[in-house]
Amino acid sequence: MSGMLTLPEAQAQLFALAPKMPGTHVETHLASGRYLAKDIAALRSQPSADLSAMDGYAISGAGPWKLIGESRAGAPFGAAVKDGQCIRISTGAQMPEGSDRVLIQENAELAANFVELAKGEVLPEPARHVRSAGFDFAIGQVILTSGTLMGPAQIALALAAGHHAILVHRIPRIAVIDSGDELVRLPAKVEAHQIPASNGMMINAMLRPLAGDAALIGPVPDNLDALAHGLDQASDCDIIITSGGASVGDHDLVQQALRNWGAELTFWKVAIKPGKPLMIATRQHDGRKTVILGLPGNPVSSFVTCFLFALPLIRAAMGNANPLPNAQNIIAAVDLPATGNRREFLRGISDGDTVRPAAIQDSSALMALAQANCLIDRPAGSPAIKAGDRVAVYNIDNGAIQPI
Ligand SMILES: Nc1nc2c(c(=O)[nH]1)N[C@H]1C(S)=C(S)[C@@H](COP(=O)(O)OP(=O)(O)OC[C@H]3O[C@@H](n4cnc5c(N)ncnc54)[C@H](O)[C@@H]3O)O[C@H]1N2
Ligand code: MOO
Repeated sequence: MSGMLTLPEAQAQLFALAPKMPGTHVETHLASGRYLAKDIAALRSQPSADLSAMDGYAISGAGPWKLIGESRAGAPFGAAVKDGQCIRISTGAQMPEGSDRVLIQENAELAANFVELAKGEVLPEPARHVRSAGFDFAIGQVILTSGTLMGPAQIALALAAGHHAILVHRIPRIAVIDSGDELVRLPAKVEAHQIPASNGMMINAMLRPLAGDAALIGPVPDNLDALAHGLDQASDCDIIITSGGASVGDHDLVQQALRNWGAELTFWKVAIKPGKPLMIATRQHDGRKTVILGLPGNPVSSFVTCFLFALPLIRAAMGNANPLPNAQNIIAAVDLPATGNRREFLRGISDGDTVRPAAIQDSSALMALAQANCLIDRPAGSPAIKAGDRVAVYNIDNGAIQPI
């Protein structure tokens, strides 16, 4: 494959460089999308006492039962219930001492301050409708392990376990640099020989739900001084993503600019289509390690390499142990041609059961990319396949942000 790494080889080399972000405390309710930097143990038990799971009566003995009080959620009865007695109890309220079961109100008759079983009902068995103390989690128990992605349920669990703040990995500082003489920042002010710089904003939109906004630098013209200046502006970043200038043309200067800047090239060129001229480099400077991803400038190549490299790198840096996106196998709606020596990621349109490739597969075609909702993964050297065969696809209709 003439100097090209395979995709798994290239991803493995990149992950070996992933700058693992240190832990930082955040308020638990703000931790959505962050990965835990250490295990969390419960500071309290849930429930902290035996609670009723239903509205009814906490009873003692065989009945009928004299109604002697009430336990509401947040306002326990505060005394013992003796044989032949009961109290009114609500869902989530503390069970009183002396009662181990709840008779739900639908199965009870209340008359003259006495409760009895409704016609045809039998005495509830012990522990019926009672949530015992600590059954969800007990004090000291590890409830969430390091590396867990915090979502709504995990936030609720950590709060319920008594944690106002939790330790998560810091978000990496990221800069995105557009490079190319033809690029213009303001889309309305474009001459015939120019194009709007759309890649940087696209990449930012892809990584934003993971890591917030990146610093957007450029567009930087195709000369080494301008590139050096652009890189200097990003020198406090953990990750720098460039787009454009990655290939072999006379004006493709990113690789040289990186060397001049003191970065060391890890690899250049991956056997994927689109995205072949991807380069990865690192720079150690002032005690800081920066990983640089040089994405190819064709917009679809930038998108695909951001999806396959930049987003997984960011997830890994933030503490995700499985940072790669997940594929699913679905049925090809049409025949697909054989592939060459590069693994192909076709822009696909899927209805969930079947998938067809977008009509235009050129790596500059933004219309086709915007119409696609998945990437069809066709391994290098695959024979042609028939409609009805299965293919692996990666969902991108959520902006390619989360592994699915
Ligand atoms: N002789 C060869 N030529 C090319 C090869 C090759 O192997 N031999 N590889 C091709 C492949 S594959 C790709 S992909 C491109 C990538 O080239 P670059 O990374 O150097 O990208 P540029 O030349 O700078 O730009 C390509 C294309 O994309 C547009 N572009 C660039 N940046 C942006 C941006 N920020 N926003 C929107 N559009 C952007 C640019 O105007 C060009 O049209 O090289 C092939 N050539
Ligand atoms: O690899 Mo390029 O990204 O085919 O267009």
